[in-house]
Amino acid sequence: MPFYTQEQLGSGLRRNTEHQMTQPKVLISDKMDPRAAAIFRERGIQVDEITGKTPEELAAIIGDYDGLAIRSSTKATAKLLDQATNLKVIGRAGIGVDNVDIPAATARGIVVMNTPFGNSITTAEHAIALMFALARQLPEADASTQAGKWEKNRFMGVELTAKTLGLIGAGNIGSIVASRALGLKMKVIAFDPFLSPERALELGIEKVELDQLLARADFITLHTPLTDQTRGILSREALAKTKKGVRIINCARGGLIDEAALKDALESGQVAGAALDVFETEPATASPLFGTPGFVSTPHLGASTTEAQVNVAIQVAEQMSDFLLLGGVTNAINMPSLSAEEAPRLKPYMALAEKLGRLLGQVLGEQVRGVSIEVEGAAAQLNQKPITGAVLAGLMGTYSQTVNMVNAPVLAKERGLDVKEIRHEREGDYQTLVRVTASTPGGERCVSGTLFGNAAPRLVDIFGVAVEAELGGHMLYIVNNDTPGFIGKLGTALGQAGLNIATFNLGRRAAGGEAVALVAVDDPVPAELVQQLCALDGVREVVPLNF
Ligand SMILES: NC(=O)c1ccc[n+]([C@@H]2O[C@H](COP(=O)([O-])OP(=O)(O)OC[C@H]3O[C@@H](n4cnc5c(N)ncnc54)[C@H](O)[C@@H]3O)[C@@H](O)[C@H]2O)c1
Ligand SMILES: O=C(O)[C@H](O)COP(=O)(O)O
Repeated sequence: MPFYTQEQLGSGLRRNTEHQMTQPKVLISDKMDPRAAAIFRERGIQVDEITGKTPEELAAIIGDYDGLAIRSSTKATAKLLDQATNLKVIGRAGIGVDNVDIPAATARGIVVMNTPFGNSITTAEHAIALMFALARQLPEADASTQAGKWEKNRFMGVELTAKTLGLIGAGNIGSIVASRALGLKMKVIAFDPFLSPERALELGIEKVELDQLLARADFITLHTPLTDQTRGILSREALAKTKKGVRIINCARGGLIDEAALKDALESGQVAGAALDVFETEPATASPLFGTPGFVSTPHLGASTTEAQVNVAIQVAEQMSDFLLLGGVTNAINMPSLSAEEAPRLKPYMALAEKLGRLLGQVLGEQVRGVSIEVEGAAAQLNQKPITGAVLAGLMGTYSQTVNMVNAPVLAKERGLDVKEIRHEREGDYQTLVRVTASTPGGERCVSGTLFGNAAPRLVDIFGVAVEAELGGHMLYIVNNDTPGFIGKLGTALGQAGLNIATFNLGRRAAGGEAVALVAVDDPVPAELVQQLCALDGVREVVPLNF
């Protein structure tokens, strides 16, 4: 059974639960090593490989699939995702996810995962290869020689040894480039606001500001994602600040360099050479840079080695299968990780958490301004994020059809819901407990639940009244004065309405005080019956519940 059932998620990843239970279906829409499809099949997932489709053609078929495996060609836009009514996961066999509209995917409850390390060595090697290509004008020399020109005096190169390499971005790929460059006896400086001095020391590189890097580097190589902060980081102004005769390599993302300004800088000699693997518009079939002296290009080949493609294909297929079959979440961009080993242990907790959230949502409705989620005892040994996600999905699932574990934290933030997570390592009255406290204008209201036999969720406290109830199906939450004969009257009213009682759980604050009944019934409770029950003597509150 899949981990993210409708019941657990409150309605988000729900749309074709029937179908998912039988055999999930994945579409591979970009060229990928055949091992990806083989893994999906081995794991019992139906897979179609349909590449080279237009956005319209893709939109026409995407509704059939639970998973979409892509590289950088497929554009997972909001428009495409609107048609992806069954989609639960997008797997990027590679690093960059700028071809996926992450907020749109998150809003639709779709997990987006990538494979952050599978192609980093390969891409770093490509950057080094392009650095050599620029230093020795290899592409031009090759073309000239093969044209029979033998222009030995035309191609004077430069050595890399002792030159300064400026890294813009020193994450996974940048650090690998640094280690290779240090091996070539270059001096490596890096601009990366998130690089700690300790990490810089460990890498053997010098952390500098961007202007220092521009002024000092003989070679500049870019290794950042494309973000609002990095877009145009090598702008016309930045290029003007570079050391004259600098050589620039971009194996990261198009858009980091102002391409028109780069062409001018190449022509003026400010930049002696530039090698781009990535372009602002791809496929780049007609760049103004083409033909500019000192310009070298490759068609987004950074990750294109056999080794890297095998790595990312295997990894993405395993990750997506783990998610679709077991609920394991690895390398997700829009959701906390949850290993396939952890997933089964968390499953009953998430069911409990979702039900506690749903209970609060149904009883308190729009009064809830914030929630505090506490885990105690055995529950505190687990990854709390999925438990929090499940509470929020349950809570907001009472008024939203589209909320699920993936988008619940974002939706909660958008709605200004204050969410707190608290962990108590020590056991209290129960060996394991999840307590959810809602803050409302009228004060704090708290419900708690535990697991019987480590698997069966049970409510053990509702608003300070001890009960022991299984939450599920159709139920009634009734608050009444604790008076003799009330239960008989309640049973009679339900019986007269033709509603069969499945379970009956009682609790009270004090003898003769406020009493609580949680009654599970076999069918939905009609609104008229709720009115009728409200009119019974001593009744303070009646809320029909659905789980
Ligand atoms: N050409 C290709 O085929 C190819 C292959 C793989 C990856 N990539 C691209 O390479 C890039 C780097 O990948 P990675 O795996 O090293 O990513 P990463 O997340 O490990 O590293 C990115 C680094 O950029 C830094 N950074 C973020 N904002 C910055 C800013 N404003 N200024 C300077 N540094 C900043 C981060 O701190 C981080 O250290 C990504 O854009 C990825 O998509 C391209
Ligand atoms: O971000 C990446 O992993 C690279 O840009 C590789 O893209 P590709 O899978 O389309 O070659």
